[in-house]
Amino acid sequence: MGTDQSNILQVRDLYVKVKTKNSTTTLVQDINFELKRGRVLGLVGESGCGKTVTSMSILQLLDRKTTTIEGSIVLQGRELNDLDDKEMRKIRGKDIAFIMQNPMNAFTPVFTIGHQFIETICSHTPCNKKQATELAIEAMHHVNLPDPVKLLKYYPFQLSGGMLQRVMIAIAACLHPAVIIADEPTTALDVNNQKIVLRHLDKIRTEYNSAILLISHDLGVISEMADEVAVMQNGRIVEKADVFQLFDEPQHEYTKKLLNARSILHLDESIIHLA
Ligand SMILES: Nc1ncnc2c1ncn2[C@@H]1O[C@H](COP(=O)(O)OP(=O)(O)OP(=O)(O)O)[C@@H](O)[C@H]1O
Repeated sequence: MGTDQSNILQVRDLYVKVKTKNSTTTLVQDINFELKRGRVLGLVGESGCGKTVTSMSILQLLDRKTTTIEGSIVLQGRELNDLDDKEMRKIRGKDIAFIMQNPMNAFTPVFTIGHQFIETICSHTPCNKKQATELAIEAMHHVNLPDPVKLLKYYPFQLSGGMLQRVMIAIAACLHPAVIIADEPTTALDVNNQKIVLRHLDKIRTEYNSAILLISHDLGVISEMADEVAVMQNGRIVEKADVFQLFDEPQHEYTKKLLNARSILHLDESIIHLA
C-alpha cells in the first residue's frame, strides 16, 4: 500500500466511561477503526449510539473530570489520549478540524465571526491579519456564504445555524487539516447548500488529501461521500465495510434494519408526493 493510502488516524480499543455519583457507565466500547489519507469513513447509527462521544474522545474534548477514555488514538504517529490541553489546542483546528453538530456551540458569543475566524487562522499559520482576512473571505465564498466582508463583522447570534455551519466548514478548509471530523455537517442546511457543502468537503479531501470521518443520519449522504462505513449500535461498532459492500450485502441484522428503514422512508415519501 502506498503512502497516500497510509493510516493517518488509528483508534484502538477505545472505551469511554462516565462517572456518576455512585457508578460508572460505559458510553462507547471496543471501538476500532482507522482513517486513511484522502478517504472518507462514514459513521452511522441511531441517535444516542455514541457517534458524537467517539468523535469528542478523539478530539479530547470530553470533560476530564467526569469521563475516562481508555485505549489508543494515534494521529500521524502521535498518541492523543491523555495529551495535555495545551498540546491538544495546537492540534485541534490545524491537524484535526471539527465541524460540530450544533454550530452555535462552536463560536464564542462575545466575539465577531471575523475575530474568531482570523484568530484561528493566525494562531495556526504564519499568515498576518490581512492575509488571514483574505483567506477567510475566499473560504466563505467557497461555501456559498453571501457578502463575507459583512458577515465577518457579525456576531454568531446574527447568523442562522446553517450559515454558522458553513463558517465552520470554511474555517476547517482554510487550515488544510490532515483529518476532518464532520458531525452531521449538513443537517442545518437546505438541499442546495447541502450539495455545495458536500462538494466542497470532497474538494478539500482531494486537494489536500485530508481524511474525513463523516457522521451522518443521512444514508444518502453516506452512500455518496464515504469509501467505507462503520455502523454503530449501543456504543459499539457492529459492522464495518466498504460502502458498496455495506449497501449491497449488509451482514449485521442492525445494518439491515437501518437500510430497510431507509427504503420504507423513501417509499413513504413517494406516496406523499403522489397524494
Ligand atoms: N457527558 C455525558 N455524560 C453522560 N452521558 C453522556 C454524556 N455524553 C453523552 N452521553 C450519553 O452517551 C450516549 C451517546 O451519545 P452521543 O451523543 O454520542 O450519541 P450520537 O450517536 O452522537 O447521537 P445523535 O445522533 O443524536 O447525535 C447517549 O446515551 C448520551 O446520552
